[in-house]
Amino acid sequence: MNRTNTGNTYIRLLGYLKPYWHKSVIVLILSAVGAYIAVLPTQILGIAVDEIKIADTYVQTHRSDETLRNDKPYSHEQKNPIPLSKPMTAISAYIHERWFENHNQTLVTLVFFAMSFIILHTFGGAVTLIHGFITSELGQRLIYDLRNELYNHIQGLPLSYFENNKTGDIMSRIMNDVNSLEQAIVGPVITFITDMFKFGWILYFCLKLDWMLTVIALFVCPFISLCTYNFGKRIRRVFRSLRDKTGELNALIQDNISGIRVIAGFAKESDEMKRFQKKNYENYALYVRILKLVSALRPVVDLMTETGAMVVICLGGYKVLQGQLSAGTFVIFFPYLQMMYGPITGLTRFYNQVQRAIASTERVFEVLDTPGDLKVAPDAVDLPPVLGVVEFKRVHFMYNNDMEVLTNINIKALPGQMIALVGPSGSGKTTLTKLIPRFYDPTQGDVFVDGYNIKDVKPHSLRKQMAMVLQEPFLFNDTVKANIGYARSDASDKEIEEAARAANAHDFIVELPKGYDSVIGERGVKLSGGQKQRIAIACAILANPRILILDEATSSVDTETEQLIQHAIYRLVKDRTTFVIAHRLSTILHADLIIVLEKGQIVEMGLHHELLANGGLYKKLFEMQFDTQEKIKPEISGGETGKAGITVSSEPILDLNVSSQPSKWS
Ligand SMILES: Nc1ncnc2c1ncn2[C@@H]1O[C@H](COP(=O)(O)OP(=O)(O)OP(=O)(O)O)[C@@H](O)[C@H]1O
Repeated sequence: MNRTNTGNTYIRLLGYLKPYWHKSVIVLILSAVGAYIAVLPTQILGIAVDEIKIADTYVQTHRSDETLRNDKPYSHEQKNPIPLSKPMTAISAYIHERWFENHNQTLVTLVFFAMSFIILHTFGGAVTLIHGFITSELGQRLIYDLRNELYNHIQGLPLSYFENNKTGDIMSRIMNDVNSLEQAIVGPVITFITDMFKFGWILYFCLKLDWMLTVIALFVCPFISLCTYNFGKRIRRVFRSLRDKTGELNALIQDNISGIRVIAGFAKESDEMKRFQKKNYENYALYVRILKLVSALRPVVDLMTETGAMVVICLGGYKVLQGQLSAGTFVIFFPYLQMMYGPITGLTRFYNQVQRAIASTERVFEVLDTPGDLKVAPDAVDLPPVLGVVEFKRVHFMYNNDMEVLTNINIKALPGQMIALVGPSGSGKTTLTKLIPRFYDPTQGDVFVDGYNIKDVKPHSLRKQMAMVLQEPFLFNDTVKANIGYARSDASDKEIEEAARAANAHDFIVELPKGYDSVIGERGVKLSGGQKQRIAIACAILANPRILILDEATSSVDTETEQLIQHAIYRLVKDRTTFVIAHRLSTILHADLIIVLEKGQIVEMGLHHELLANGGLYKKLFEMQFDTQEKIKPEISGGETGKAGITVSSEPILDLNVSSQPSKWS
């Protein structure tokens, strides 16, 4: 985004008020009315001064109480009378004649003015109140809409976005930046509009009273604007850096809190504290810079407005002495000028707040302008219920146009088949499976499901027909029931329990403090690795997909748990087309097809015994696992199995573990 394009960013932001244009119009009308009411009391003050002055002069010349009581000693024949004086004096004269004829007219007039003062303030207060309610609601609405749009957009962003951006920073954009739009845009805009109305009314009245004095008083305005503009530019630049730094700080906090066990485990608390302090200091330093800029601006602007006021006092006073201006006009002219400078200095404040908000808005729009997930053809169709044929045709793939991670992949899986992906670490097994639900598109070639090119179908209809069980299942901080039922929100309790039974999870679930209603903590922290895996398997069983992607867990579990998981997996994969990323070759001996990958290329393909007979990479990997197993067995178990909580499987696996974990529920 072009960062200098403040206007466009601002107009785009104001576009969010479009659906609420009727409320916006009401706000505008109320602003105009409120501003008008706000400038009237000053005029009443001026008229009162003139009234007293005239009455005083009259008393000085006539010295007669009787005359004072009954005569009408007023003269309002000024060249430029105070605009409100005519209607006000007319009304007060009417009140005097009608109801208080025996009372002093000046006193009646003053009491009437005082009452008007209170009525105007009360009425103005009511307008401000309604105005405030509507604007607050509008502001919150803008936040609500923008945050919804942002979150919705983020959900559709490509995986690469989340791989290249920090979670804490993304969260900071959704929460802090969107929030600051309300604080720095909606409020200031409304204040600005009201100020502008006020400015307009006062300018109108002042020009009517004495145009020359008004023009002279306004000579400082261009200087104020210029000064404000220059400071604003600098403030905005620093604010943008501050927002970015706040995002980084958030990301650091998020990362450290998630990895708190690793930090504690490696005793890195003081190093992390130093890292945190450094980032925190950067935030602090930027904030101080902003405060300095804002503080420096204020006195400069004040000096200019005071200069204007000084000129008005001298020139206005001179005019009063010359009889060109009434004392009442001089009295209201001065506060009016102050009120006129108010919106101009308010403009400074407004400008600064807007600069701040623009920095946040840019960060929000940056996310909104990131192109969405996948290019979905306008004529994309819903994928009908599939049998489960998955075919890769001449597929090549690279992340970030960097280096090819998959080269010329050709595979065909028939319904119900189990395809095992084998190969050294980094050979491209996981990447290959990511292309089936279209998390990424191949850079060349195509993937087909039941003959449909997956680029031609709606991603949602494709993904609905598959499930993934990951190496480290991600569970939500919710109940066991909600986690199993995540794939199917319409699942009944009975179906959830059946799925849990099929996944060999039911027995441990009922032993939890609240059974299926137990909350399992963030990422399922209150469950053991084996338990989490079985919850994930239950979820996949409940989803009942035709196509399954299984990233076999590498984390160690005890023999008994492993048996439970294996049985659950057998039930899960039955009759489904399954791609299994195999880390333990023992588990895929009966796969329908074993694909051996090396540096992104298929180097071997076939059944277990065929590949062993080939004597290629598969055989090497198989023997390596078996050999390692044989070697480490006596080393850690002292020649015995199951000693001191360490169990070794009779299968040729690499994983060994401490058998039972302490309860995390206590
Ligand atoms: N999001 C990513 N962005 C850039 N490169 C990636 C990304 N994910 C994986 N890679 C690279 O792609 C290559 C293949 O990775 P992949 O995860 O598919 O391997 P794997 O065979 O599943 O490995 P493992 O058995 O260790 O899980 C690796 O070189 C890896 O560094």
